[in-house]
Amino acid sequence: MLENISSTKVSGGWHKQYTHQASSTHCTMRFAIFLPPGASETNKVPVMYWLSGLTCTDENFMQKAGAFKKAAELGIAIVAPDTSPRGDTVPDDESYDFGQGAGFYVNATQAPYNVHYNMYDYVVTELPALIEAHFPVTDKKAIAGHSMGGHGALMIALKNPKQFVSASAFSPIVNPINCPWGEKAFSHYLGTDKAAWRNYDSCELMKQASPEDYLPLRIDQGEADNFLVEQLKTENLFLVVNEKDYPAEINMHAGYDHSYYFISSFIDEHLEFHHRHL
Ligand SMILES: CC(=O)Oc1ccc2c(C)cc(=O)oc2c1
Repeated sequence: MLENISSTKVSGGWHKQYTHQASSTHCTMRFAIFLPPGASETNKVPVMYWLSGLTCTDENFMQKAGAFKKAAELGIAIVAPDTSPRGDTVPDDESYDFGQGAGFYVNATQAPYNVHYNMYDYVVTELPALIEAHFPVTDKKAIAGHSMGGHGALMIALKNPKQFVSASAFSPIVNPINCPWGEKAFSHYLGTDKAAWRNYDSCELMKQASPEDYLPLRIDQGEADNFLVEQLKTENLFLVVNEKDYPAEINMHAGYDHSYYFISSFIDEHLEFHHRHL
């Protein structure tokens, strides 16, 4: 059962927030949706799913990205889920890069995380089914995200190339099995067997992709991003893209950092990229 908790008119459309009891994460989840002007049962619109990064909720992108005007113009709905299960019964951690706010979009296999931390199933299956049942949207979907959410968007698109028409990412963690954020989260959520980690790693998934499963990707990365070298490792994906001749555009930007100032500078281009495929 969906509970509407806010409705705000913006750019001629509507920004709304909802909570619902999720069966994949066994807790109350919150998401936000932007519906462009004119979206109705007789004029259904495609959806861009947005996955946010560490510490974020459904609110960061909606409040800071400045995406509504372009999404309204192009007739694209945007759905932004939370970044993890939440609540008093959900295991947490004091650090910013693990636990609540840091679900890494995987299905955890390790206790105590495996009850609630099933963000992969939530984003790939449960949320789209809910959105398509309750809102005036088509089943055409693109997926995008930032940092941990960029990892989520690329990884989910590479694993589900028929479900999404295109994927894009700002400052994504492209090779989580080889960076401190990913190693920490994956060892707790997935255990010590690194074979399980590879199933959620964009570089590894792209290496295994067949040309018939290729989908258009766009990545934007700031060169002044403090996390680029140690955590994001864009270069590792660039090597696989070239090796596989994968249709991925990787744009490096002098001077930009890891923040929403960067995202807001290029979000219109990402929406136009998805619009060409939706
Ligand atoms: C709103 C905002 O600034 O979000 C934000 C800040 C930092 C990070 C980092 C360091 C990693 C990440 O995955 O997401 C993220 C999001």
